Amino acid sequence: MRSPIPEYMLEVLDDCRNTDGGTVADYIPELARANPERLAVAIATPEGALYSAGDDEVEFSIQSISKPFAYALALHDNGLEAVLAKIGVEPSGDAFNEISLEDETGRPRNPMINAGAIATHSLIHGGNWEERAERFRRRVSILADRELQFDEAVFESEMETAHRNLAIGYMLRTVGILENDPIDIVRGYIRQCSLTVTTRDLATMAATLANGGVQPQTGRRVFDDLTVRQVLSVMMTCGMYDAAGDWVTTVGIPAKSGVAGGVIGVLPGQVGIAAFSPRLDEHGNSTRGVKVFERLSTDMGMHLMEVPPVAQAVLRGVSDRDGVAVFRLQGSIRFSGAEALLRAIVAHELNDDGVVLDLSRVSGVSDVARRMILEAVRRLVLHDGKRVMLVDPDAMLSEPDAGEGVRPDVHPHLDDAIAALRAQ
Ligand SMILES: NC(=O)CC[C@H](N)C(=O)O
Repeated sequence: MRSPIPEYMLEVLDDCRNTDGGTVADYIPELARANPERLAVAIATPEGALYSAGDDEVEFSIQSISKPFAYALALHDNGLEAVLAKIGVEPSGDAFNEISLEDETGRPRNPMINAGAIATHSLIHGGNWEERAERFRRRVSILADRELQFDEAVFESEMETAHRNLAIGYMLRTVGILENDPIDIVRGYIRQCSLTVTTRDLATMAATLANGGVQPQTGRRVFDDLTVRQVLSVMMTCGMYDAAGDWVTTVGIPAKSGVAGGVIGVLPGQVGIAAFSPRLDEHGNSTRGVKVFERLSTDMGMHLMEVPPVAQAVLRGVSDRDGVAVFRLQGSIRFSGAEALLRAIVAHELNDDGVVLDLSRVSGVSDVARRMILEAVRRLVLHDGKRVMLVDPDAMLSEPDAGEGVRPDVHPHLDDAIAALRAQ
């Protein structure tokens, strides 16, 4: 069978090609030369699959899409507290190149606007602009699983017209957010923005964020969970600048755009998506890129605020097997799933003195769910005098210790657990 996904993606591109409006960025002379008709989309999964269509191998500069990755690297290099001391996390509602700082703290409002991104760049470890940019290039190349290069022409070109970013740099130096030469830091930031990527690279990088910081194809951990959570949070609230509210309501996933026409989106746990089309709207976001995302979000039900009820799906069934109450669970158990289990146990007439919790179809148990399940075991044993066994072939509740000496036996199969209970 041929996968229908590539055809679907071509269809999405064809639909979005008619969206007119917008112009290529021209404040960086080299970007003004881009072909405005280029259009591409790519989708990458945490399992390592990658689908793409259109001009998916055309290279362009990453521009502001570098910001979330530079922020991740700054967090990695300095820790959250040190980064928060210099850069806020409040959406500004301002344009990306606004010359502004928070009133009370004097920090740039967030790492997605230029002021915050220039401060972020200064926090990447390295002795000068070249070393910081190189450290960034190497790290992002691991995410893309390919050696990425800087576009020298784009870099030189932006440096020639960098007056506004230099103004931002000097402002940050005046208030002490930058501690070193602002020209050196702005130069490094602009070099970071000139890194060359394809739409496929961007989807792969986005998939690493969707996968909690582990590169899907190589299995290599690049950023830790909390770093990724922080990055995705600021992408969600600030990634699309002054269009952030519009984006969150219509598309509903963390995203970041760049003035060369790229856009990435991350649906945590599910996919990384990238689109590319150089024409920009008044916010500096790709006009057709935004359309592609709107279409994908609707078709694929990607909006993060649209989540199917998870609790019912976790409890597969409750039954009585020859005097043993069996609670069968499945899927990924988090708070609501564990709560559904507790409620089922409470409601069940536990006449039998044997209870089995069957986790053989469970794929994951969050911390809070683990604590809730073990507390149920403890109460069943100590308060209600029941004998409890677990069926947990994949050790989802590895080394279950319910406290006060209660350690339920674990069996690989339901039949074994029932037989063991009856033998007692
Ligand atoms: N929105 C963007 O992509 C802006 C990046 C660009 N290098 C700038 O600083 O102006």
